[in-house]
Amino acid sequence: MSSAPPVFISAADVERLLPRASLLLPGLEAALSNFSAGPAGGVEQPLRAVLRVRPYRGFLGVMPAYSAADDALSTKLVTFYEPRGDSAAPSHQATVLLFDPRCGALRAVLDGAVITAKRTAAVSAIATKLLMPRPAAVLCILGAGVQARSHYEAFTELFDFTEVRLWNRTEQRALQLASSVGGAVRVCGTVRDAVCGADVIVTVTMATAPILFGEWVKPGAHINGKLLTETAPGLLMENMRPLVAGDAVQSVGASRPDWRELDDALMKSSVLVVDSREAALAESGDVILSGAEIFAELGELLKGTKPAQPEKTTVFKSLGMAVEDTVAAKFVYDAWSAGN
Ligand SMILES: NC(=O)C1=CN([C@@H]2O[C@H](COP(=O)(O)OP(=O)(O)OC[C@H]3O[C@@H](n4cnc5c(N)ncnc54)[C@H](OP(=O)(O)O)[C@@H]3O)[C@@H](O)[C@H]2O)C=CC1
Ligand SMILES: O=C([O-])C1=[NH+]CCC1
Repeated sequence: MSSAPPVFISAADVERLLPRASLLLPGLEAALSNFSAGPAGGVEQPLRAVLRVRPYRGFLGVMPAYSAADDALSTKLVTFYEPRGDSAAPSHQATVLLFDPRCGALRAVLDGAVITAKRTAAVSAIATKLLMPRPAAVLCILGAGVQARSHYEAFTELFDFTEVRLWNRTEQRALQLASSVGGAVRVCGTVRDAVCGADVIVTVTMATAPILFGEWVKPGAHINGKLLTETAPGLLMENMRPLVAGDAVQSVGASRPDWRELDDALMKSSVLVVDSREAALAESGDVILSGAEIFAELGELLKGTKPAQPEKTTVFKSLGMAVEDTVAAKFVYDAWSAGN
């Protein structure tokens, strides 16, 4: 085994070697399944350590994982800071260290920002594929930052939505994102307008209190596009509040135990799928504070040990898993090695 020094793979090179999130789908689907298979799946991934940088309202996450199926060992270091008007730095910054699992030697240091953006969108797409209603016409994205862009790119590549809506706290940023993506996007002035009748809703904000409310869904009902078109308009107006939330909600933000994106009503009335039960019960304010029952891990749906139930209103609560970074870093490193 050589003791060659580690290579550095910059953000630009990661972008070049991993141009589309969809390239990660096979590797991520396998890793999610293996993770949810327990020890037999060969994924070693402790709950991430999150260190608080209290004076600056920031956090440092340490995310190690080993995947036997990929024979890949990595750790990501990710900082995420609550928005502050006086800082031009990105809210999330990350580096992935990739090791040779056979001897522990450091092989590569990779910029982690692009990896984080793309692997997160790819995992949301995997969940959406399983959980969205059929047909699904309207995609709604709440947020206009890095993850909003990567989710827009992945979802419009992978699905056939006829309409994309975007809402952001600062409307100007939503307009900027909409005008830069090259496809038709309708910027909405309120969350209510944006989610009304949407089939898939992606929440990608740094909100710490709920922005999406279950009161916008007919109480006790599983409402989806199919039901809407099959229901007489009069009945619809009579029986439900005027708004219909999407059937498949991808909640990507709110990764602290006291942060929220979704309210209790939505959490409790939906079929709740998470990436990791252990992480959701330790880190997700939406899960912990609502007391909502977790139905399944995404890996269990992929393995078929739990049914996906796309006919119901579903929430996929994504917190981000280290093994996703392992898969993505290995993909990028292998592509780099093949070309160098
Ligand atoms: N599950 C996972 O695997 C991962 C999850 N994440 C999470 O995804 C979320 C988005 O990350 P990213 O796109 O990188 O962040 P950005 O900083 O790029 O974007 C943040 C977005 O959140 C909005 N926002 C900030 N505060 C609030 C608030 N109080 N209410 C409503 N909207 C708000 C911002 O709006 P404005 O323009 O008005 O400031 C902006 O649209 C974060 O919560 C992050 O932690 C990130 C990586 C991985
Ligand atoms: O998985 C990840 O990288 C993160 N999840 C929340 C903040 C960063």
